[in-house]
Amino acid sequence: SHAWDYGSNDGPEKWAESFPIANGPRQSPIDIVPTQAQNDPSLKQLKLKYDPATAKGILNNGHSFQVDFTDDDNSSTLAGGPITGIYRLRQFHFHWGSSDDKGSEHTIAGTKFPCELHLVHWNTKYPNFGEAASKPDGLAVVGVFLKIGSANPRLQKVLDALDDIRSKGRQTTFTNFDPKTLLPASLDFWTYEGSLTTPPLLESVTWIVLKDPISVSPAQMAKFRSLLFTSEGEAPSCMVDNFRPPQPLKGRKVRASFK
Ligand SMILES: CN[C@@H]1CN(c2cccc(OC)c2)S(=O)(=O)c2sc(S(N)(=O)=O)cc21
Ligand SMILES: [Zn+2]
Repeated sequence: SHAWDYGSNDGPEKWAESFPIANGPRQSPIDIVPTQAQNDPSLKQLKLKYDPATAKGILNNGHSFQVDFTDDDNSSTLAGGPITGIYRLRQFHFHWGSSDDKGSEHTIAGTKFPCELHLVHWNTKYPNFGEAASKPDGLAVVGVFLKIGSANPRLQKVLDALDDIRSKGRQTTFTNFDPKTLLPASLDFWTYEGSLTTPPLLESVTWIVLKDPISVSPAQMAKFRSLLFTSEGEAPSCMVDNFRPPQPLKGRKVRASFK
């Protein structure tokens, strides 16, 4: 099977062996260079409508942890911004480092953040997530940087659930949570056409990366790093550095929603 990880043997430098699209024309993440982004006044405002009741569970999938949402109706959706139509929220997850000087997938003019949040949405013009994930306009992921500062109370409910999903395959119920509370005050964003940042690396993602970060404290970062890549009974391996490095732009334009 296509086992992959972030280690030295099956890590990002090796993914192309099982997933040749790793060297494709629209891979993610990328380094965003603000001075080279083009302001596009035609970009609409982002419209995020999330119903806390759609939060379902929280799972350690062995690469990150994700909070899953019921996506059988349009209760939690994304519209506007660079996308046309309505995309449904499927899950959110994070990428982080072993220390505060790295961890994000996107970088801003080479600057790495300690953590990055991804909210994954799929285009309702397709019948389901799996179908959408293979289409060039199938997915839209909102990326939010986390910056070291004061403790972020909005993160606490998620972090408190991590004790129950320490090892790979563990999951627990996670309800009544509004992911909108994890967003910064400003919804200014950069956008470009890219891919999943993990295998299968499908080139189906419209990326919407928010300019402003939210805060996270060092103690809260330690909670992320308390998770394990490994299942119970295996030699424990700390879940850290689960980020793919920036990929070649290959002529793509990054647009900005702001001046
Ligand atoms: C492990 N990969 C994550 C889970 N997913 C997944 C699982 C199975 C199949 C599949 O493609 C058909 C995708 S996902 O689509 O929810 C995403 S999006 C994403 S990121 N970092 O680009 O935002 C990582 C993952
Ligand atoms: Zn991600």
